[in-house]
Amino acid sequence: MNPKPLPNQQNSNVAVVVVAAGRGERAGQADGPKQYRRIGGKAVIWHTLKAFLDHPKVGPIAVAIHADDSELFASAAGELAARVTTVVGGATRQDSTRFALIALQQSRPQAVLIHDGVRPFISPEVIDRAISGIDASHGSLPSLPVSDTLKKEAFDRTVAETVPRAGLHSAQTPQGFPFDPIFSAHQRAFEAGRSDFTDDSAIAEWAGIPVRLVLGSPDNVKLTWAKDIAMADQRLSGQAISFPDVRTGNGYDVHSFEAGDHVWLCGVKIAHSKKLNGHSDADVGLHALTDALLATCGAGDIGTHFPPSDPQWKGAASRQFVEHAAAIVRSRGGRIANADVTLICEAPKVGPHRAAMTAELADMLRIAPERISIKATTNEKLGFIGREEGIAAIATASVVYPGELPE
Ligand SMILES: Nc1ccn([C@@H]2O[C@H](COP(=O)(O)OP(=O)(O)OP(=O)(O)O)[C@@H](O)[C@H]2O)c(=O)n1
Ligand SMILES: C[C@](O)(CO)[C@H](O)COP(=O)(O)O
Repeated sequence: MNPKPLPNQQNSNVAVVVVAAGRGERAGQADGPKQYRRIGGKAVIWHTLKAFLDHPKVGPIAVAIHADDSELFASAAGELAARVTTVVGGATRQDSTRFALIALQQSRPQAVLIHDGVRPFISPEVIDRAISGIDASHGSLPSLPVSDTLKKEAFDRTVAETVPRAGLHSAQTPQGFPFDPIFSAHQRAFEAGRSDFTDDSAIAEWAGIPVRLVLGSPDNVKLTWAKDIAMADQRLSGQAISFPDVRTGNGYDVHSFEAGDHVWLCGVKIAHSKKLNGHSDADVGLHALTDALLATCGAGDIGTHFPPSDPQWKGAASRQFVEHAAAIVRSRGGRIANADVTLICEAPKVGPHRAAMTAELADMLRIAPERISIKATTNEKLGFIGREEGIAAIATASVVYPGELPE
């Protein structure tokens, strides 16, 4: 009986398995499995299939897809769908590969390339190298020498040892094999109850099929995480990947109490049994925030701009310090992203004034109230704050400056 030809069978003895039946849990599934997400206007799997269908040495292609994904696949592969055979994949990558090999068996290919559907940047050169590494007794493995220093982890998350990286390679796909030996190795692994192989060269190793290392490519990344998909999209859309110049500054201030009947906190006058001692209105929250803003552009601190020795700041409203710092930030092209102030005091209670403080800060910084955070904590009666001798404040501000983060 003549073997039934597969739809895309050409005069090639090199068949291809594309495994695409995974769920992509690490990438997050809110937008569907990662192989169907769009990069550069087409689905990931479309790019992968196109690379193999365009390669002159490639013959029949079997794609393992999930049982639930027939429609997704048809829509993602578009016009390419008719040029490949689909099979229902299994619970593991290993099972999906085996099912696709079973489907290809009828074409009697001499060799097979086994590729992850989620490596869409596979190049003709790597496919060529994978094919050229295969012969009747050897498989081929596109790989890259490991370039990071490798550390083995101890039980307590410390470094147990540094692992010599000489001779270590990271494995890519397509991995190439003579068809019959790898098909039989997969069947034997299944019969032996082995389902723990993460790639096909590991099955070859287990079955005693030698595998040649051939050069992979740094571009041939596996889309594993959501950020891999975003970067793949940017790469294909011709957008430069930008790293915005976001800078964070912090500020700290403390003022002691003296006799009085109110305090100023974050621009709000609050009746209290004492007042804060200071050259200005002693608004400790605004002083900390002024320092945080200045810190985002290395513009010194509040004392640099408003020396306590200068009589013009006697009794001044601290609002103008914040507005001055915000103006410096803006003069350097900065856009304030958010400001966060924590007041540390036993009294007065901050909660009833939080909304008014938020509105004041939003007005001073000219940003939306949801970009302001006012928090308060006591000091658990400890230290000078606990003894109600003063109030401290910590502030953080984030500012986006023009241009990109320098290398
Ligand atoms: N049962 C499975 C599991 C994985 N794969 C495929 O194997 C390739 C590499 O696997 P991986 O990146 O681990 O994909 P997922 O299993 O989908 O990802 P995750 O582990 O994050 O769920 C992918 O193309 C994936 O679709 C498969 O065909 N069948
Ligand atoms: C086959 C593989 O791509 C080789 O690097 C990889 O092992 C498959 O992905 P997984 O993340 O290990 O499931």
